[in-house]
Amino acid sequence: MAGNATKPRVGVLALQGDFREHIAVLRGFGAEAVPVRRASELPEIDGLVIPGGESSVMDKLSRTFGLRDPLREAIAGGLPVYGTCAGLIMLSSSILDGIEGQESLGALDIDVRRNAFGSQTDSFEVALEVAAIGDPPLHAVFIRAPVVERVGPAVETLAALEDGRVVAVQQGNVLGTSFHPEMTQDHRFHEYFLKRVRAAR
Ligand SMILES: NC(=O)CC[C@H](N)C(=O)O
Repeated sequence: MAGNATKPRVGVLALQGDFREHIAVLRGFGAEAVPVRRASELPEIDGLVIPGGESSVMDKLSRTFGLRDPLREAIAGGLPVYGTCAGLIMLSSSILDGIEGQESLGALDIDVRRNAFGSQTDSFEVALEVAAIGDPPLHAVFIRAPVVERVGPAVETLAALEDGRVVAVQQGNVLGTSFHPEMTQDHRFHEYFLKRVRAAR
């Protein structure tokens, strides 16, 4: 256990992207939320959020900062992780339409297509049914979002758009969403993640 008995300590990967918004949401639920930029900080956290941003830049920075392999090891060791948008791409096992040489962490057995809605549909919002979260439907904001094009046998689909495209998944303690709950007032996905963090401690 890294945090104290009542407050889980949750890191937010702070190499790039909207990590500040995630920190604010997690603090709102009473977690101790801290930015993570170094491998030495990983043993000190009970869970990790990988934010939205630009996955190719995040990937490069994670390698430059010597974080890529320690991140893979921490997740393989059971660290609960939640990735939103670029964070979902980071967690995937295979990236479609990645930039030359772009790598991922392989924590979710899924193939993800970057910028899957094309330049015509840069961003949109929908009310999304998520059984794991319950009623009412979740207000989901998509920004240059990826979709999950292959879901491995150990991966549970948590949400799909009306046309069937998968936008939220879970594999054990690893969660990923194509959309950005930290940009709305509906933070039930963070709450769901924090429950897993508390259960894993
Ligand atoms: N909002 C986002 O995180 C966008 C993700 C971005 N299109 C990427 O490829 O990483």
